[in-house]
Amino acid sequence: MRGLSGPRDCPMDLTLDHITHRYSGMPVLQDIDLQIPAGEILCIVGPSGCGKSTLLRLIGGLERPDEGAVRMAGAAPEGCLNPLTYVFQDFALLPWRTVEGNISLVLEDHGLGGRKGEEIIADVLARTRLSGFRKALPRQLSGGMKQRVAIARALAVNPAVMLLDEPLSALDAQTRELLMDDLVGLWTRQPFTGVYVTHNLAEAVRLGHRIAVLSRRPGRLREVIEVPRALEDRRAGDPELEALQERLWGLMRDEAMAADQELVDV
Ligand SMILES: Nc1ncnc2c1ncn2[C@@H]1O[C@H](COP(=O)(O)OP(=O)(O)OP(=O)(O)O)[C@@H](O)[C@H]1O
Repeated sequence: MRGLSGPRDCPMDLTLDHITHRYSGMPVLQDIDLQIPAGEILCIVGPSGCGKSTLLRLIGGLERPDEGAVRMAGAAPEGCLNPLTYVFQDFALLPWRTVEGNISLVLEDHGLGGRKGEEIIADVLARTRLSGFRKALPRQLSGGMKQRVAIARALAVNPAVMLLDEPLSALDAQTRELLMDDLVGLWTRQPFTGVYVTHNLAEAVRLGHRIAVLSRRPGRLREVIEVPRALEDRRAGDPELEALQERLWGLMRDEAMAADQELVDV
């Protein structure tokens, strides 16, 4: 069976080398320098408009940074169809395709149909606990299930790095908890490298091995905080994680308020 069984099997390190980016001359990101070792989830937090999604697009190659570079070093995992793949807030599923049809789409792009494609689909559906729903259409699924389909689709290409842009923001609090458990379970069974953008500090302390805090626009790297507990040992309400969340909010509060005011003033 293809797949990752440990960090050594997803050997691509990601380096953000002094990235600076502007839109119409306006600086959005300033000199972002970060290392994301294979098998680690890095969460990115920061005030609204500080450039988190832009940074993810630069990492994914959807845009090129004005200065600096994104580098990936090492070999892609076995069976990797795309080194980088996205999971978006709005799921981005094709409504007329079934669950398996949405997943097979990314495989068809690589000419992978037939038995091999079937194997991959069965594997990712099992990993995301969706095996019983392969013939369902997106409209028949809850928000949480739709996002699990999107995660299954991302896993199907066996990426070296998963880029997650506010993947749980459209979901209610209880579903978010369940999906966080799912993501931790997925990572624990087969570690993946992830860059996870979120507004939600509870998600960051639950899912990040490290958390990068960006300043208000132009986003600069203010601090990178290590979360000192194994992912699988983290629980909602853990006092240590709550204290870390407070610390993060302390770092961001004034700038978040200023960013909020700035948006109102536009
Ligand atoms: N394609 C674009 N063209 C021009 N300006 C853009 C473009 N994309 C983003 N911006 C601007 O760049 C800044 C950073 O946007 P970005 O969406 O990356 O921030 P963010 O931190 O993800 O925001 P939020 O937390 O609100 O989702 C914002 O001021 C935004 O309006």
